[in-house]
Amino acid sequence: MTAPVSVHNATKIFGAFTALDDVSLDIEAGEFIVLLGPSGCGKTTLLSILGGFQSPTKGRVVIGGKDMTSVPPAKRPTTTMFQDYALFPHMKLRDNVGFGLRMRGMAKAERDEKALGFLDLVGLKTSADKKPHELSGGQRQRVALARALAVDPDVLLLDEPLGALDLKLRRQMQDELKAIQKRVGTTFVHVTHDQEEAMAIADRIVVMNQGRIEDFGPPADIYMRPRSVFSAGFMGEVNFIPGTVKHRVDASALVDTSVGDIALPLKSFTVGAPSPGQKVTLCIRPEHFRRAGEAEGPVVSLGDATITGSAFFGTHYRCHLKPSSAPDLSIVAHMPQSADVADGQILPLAVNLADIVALPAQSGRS
Ligand SMILES: Nc1ncnc2c1ncn2[C@@H]1O[C@H](COP(=O)(O)OP(=O)(O)OP(=O)(O)O)[C@@H](O)[C@H]1O
Repeated sequence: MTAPVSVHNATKIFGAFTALDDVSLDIEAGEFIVLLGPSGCGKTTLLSILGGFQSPTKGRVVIGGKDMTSVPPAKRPTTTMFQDYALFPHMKLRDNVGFGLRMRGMAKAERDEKALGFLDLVGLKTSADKKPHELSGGQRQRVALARALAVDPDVLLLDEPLGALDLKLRRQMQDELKAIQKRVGTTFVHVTHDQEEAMAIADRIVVMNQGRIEDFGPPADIYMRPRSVFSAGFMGEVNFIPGTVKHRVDASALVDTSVGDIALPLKSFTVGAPSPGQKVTLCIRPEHFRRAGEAEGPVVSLGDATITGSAFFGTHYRCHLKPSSAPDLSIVAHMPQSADVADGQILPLAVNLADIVALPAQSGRS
């Protein structure tokens, strides 16, 4: 089963501290949603409010079209899978997975068949008679997932479920989690502070900061067209160039920056139309810089820049550069494996206009 989820103006206050600040969110049935943000931004508080473990101070939670704001966890169509997913050590896997069904009074033969089906889903059917201590960390995690899905929730809430796994296993489990979610079609809401994990698994990512939603959309949209300075900086490396809007001409706006005036199309401004005098922050990803002359399409020249350091990353060099016109600005740019990136080398830097995003300078809170 699966269900849509809506949060309407949820606020959570602990004493004098606002952990969630007027959060609204609409999740479609069957979506894989990731709540992403730094420690303390309110991800777990929001998940707990969805699961019924905490009540919002203000606001409402609607699941499957029904108001669940005051409904206790056991009566909600949700299951929560915590990072510490403690399996019962003395029980075989089939009994661990069938435990929730037993609690609901399902007869042994039926629950055993269902448990085996879910063990099959996570690739562990042949281990049904093993006990948790005979499994690897990743396998135990898969049993916990099978156990959570066996009770057939409409919405599965996952609180950093991969947090305890080492990096390699974590990446592997991300792929598996995504594949299993697509197979079962249950709405998943998954908490992480790992940006790569969010990009690997989410249909849509909710970027949170200081109790508020900064951005919400598919991974590529958030990466390519962030809606706040915080979101741009949290979703991978980015260069920020401060500027001031001089004036608008037809479908573009002229922005005064330390690397020269840049005429940006209005669609580069992801949050509303720019106005003269407005302070903006231009965001450019390191992989979007080019050597002038090598860029295609409408291009902005940023003048010469001197390489002050570089490191080889297999697919590219990651270089630090200082523009001649703005020695106080430090730029990180990726250059191809074939590039000459010796320290002191001068590069004529350029960037495609389409790869610049302009945001109101005050939109980010760090
Ligand atoms: N019961 C509580 N009493 C007081 N403050 C709380 C309580 N629960 C959470 N907080 C505070 O609310 C803020 C948000 O906490 P929350 O656990 O939602 O953050 P998070 O984004 O999940 O962080 P992490 O990634 O570290 O788990 C934190 O500053 C936390 O200290």
